[in-house]
Amino acid sequence: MSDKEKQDQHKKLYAHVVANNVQSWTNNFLKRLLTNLSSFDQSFATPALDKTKLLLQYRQAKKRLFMFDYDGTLTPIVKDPQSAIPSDRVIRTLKTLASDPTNSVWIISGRDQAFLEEWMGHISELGLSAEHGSFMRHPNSELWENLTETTDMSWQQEVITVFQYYTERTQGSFIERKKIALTWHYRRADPEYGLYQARHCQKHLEMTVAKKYDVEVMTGKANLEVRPRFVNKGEIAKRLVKEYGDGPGKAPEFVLCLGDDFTDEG
Ligand SMILES: O=P(O)(O)OC[C@H]1O[C@H](O[C@H]2O[C@H](CO)[C@@H](O)[C@H](O)[C@H]2O)[C@H](O)[C@@H](O)[C@@H]1O
Repeated sequence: MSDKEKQDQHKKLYAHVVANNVQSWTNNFLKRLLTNLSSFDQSFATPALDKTKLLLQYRQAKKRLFMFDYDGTLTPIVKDPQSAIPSDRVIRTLKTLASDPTNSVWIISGRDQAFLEEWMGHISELGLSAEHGSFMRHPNSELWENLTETTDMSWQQEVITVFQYYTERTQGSFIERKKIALTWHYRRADPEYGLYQARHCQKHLEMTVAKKYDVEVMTGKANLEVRPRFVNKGEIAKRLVKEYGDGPGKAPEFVLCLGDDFTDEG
């Protein structure tokens, strides 16, 4: 970084520090502390999966549907999104699972088509859904269905402008442009300042772009993502349950969904 860039960054950070007095910094700190403490309440924690029961039900079922999230579920969370690649063990397990004709295995991810194709595309029996439900590729097919084909995308430029504003003011943050969904990452920024900026950015988007267009601003793992509201992982899950079900209103005998994020709750 050049001296000029260092000076500019320092100016911005200094302006942020002096923008509040001691009382307001203390209040913010206490508020965050109390929020964190209350989030340790385990009363809503997801119960551990009963593996024996799972195996029994798996063996008894004649038709099974699996829906897996990618980041944080099939790969651990890492600093650089491009480095989140599946291990050999994960690939082997997915291959084995998907090669059983009684199983339908889908990866439903926020990732774009190119990334999913690169790391999962060679397992032809897998179904893929990219960009939070914007695209679908069925097992044994190379064709992607675009579920947003007729949607107005003018919101994207407005989101990019807002994301750029925060990127310039948040050292280490960057924008990931996908075909439909847009993501602002702050994992490489100072954690507290990144979160602080993300909250402001989210409010900014909700007060502007999200009022004008039917889009949703989602908070992910050290990121903010924007996509059309009508495409989401839940809608894909509903479609698949219907598609692989045993007739009208009847889900497959065995359905297993695995995810690690709010966006996976659909
Ligand atoms: O729906 P997912 O498959 O879970 O994808 C959600 C987003 O994941 C990626 O970002 C997250 O993972 C990165 C790699 O571990 C991490 O660096 C980043 O902080 C996380 O937010 C991905 O880059 C996004 O496009 C996905 O939407």
